[in-house]
Amino acid sequence: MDTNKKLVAEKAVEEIKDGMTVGLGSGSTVYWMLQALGERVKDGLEIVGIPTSQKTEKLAKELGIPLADFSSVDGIDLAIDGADEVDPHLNLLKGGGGSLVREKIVDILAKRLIIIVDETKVVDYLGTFPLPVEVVPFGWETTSKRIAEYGCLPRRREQNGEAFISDNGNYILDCDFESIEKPAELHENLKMLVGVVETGLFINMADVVMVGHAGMVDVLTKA
Ligand SMILES: O=C[C@H](O)[C@H](O)[C@H](O)COP(=O)(O)O
Repeated sequence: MDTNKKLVAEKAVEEIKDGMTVGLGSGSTVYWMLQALGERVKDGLEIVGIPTSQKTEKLAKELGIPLADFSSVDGIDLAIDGADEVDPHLNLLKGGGGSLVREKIVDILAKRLIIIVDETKVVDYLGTFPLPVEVVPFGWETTSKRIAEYGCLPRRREQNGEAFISDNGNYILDCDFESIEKPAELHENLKMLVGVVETGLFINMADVVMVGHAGMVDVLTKA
């Protein structure tokens, strides 16, 4: 399975050119993207990266990928990120690793967003993968009940028997909807709830989705 992740990651890195400011996504597919980008940087490619998580920041530094101070960049030329699910309209469900807020802040600024996935992530409807929603810890039980009114079963994410804490110091609620028929509407409704920081629904953001399968890469673009 990692063969397809590596393949698609390497294909996406071909899109990075000298002088670019590049949004660096998060996750196990992005891990391979960083490895390939690290090699190109060693060979002389001149770029700066904006990481979307502490994990990505750490790995990028280890690989010698120069990072920019986010507050000092004018814009992002290209972002490359993973996803947990992709629908036929290229809407995304993200946040399986808990990095959805920083990812959305960086990805939305990018002039071009390329998503890299293997074929297991391509679905007809989002929602089989529980939707991650980042919430403020204060009053999270109340926020969770209000989210549940939209037809899901939210569970607070745990790690090693404790609440998982995002890079922003918040909780993640994994919300089991089974199938999300109107992702844009659901995202807007959830965002209206006080206590909700962000949802893992990335609507109309991806320009290109590269899908690795059976040793090949399919390139899906917005219709
Ligand atoms: O929070 C994590 C991110 O949204 C990841 O990009 C997403 O979970 C996909 O990760 P992976 O490539 O490991 O499946």
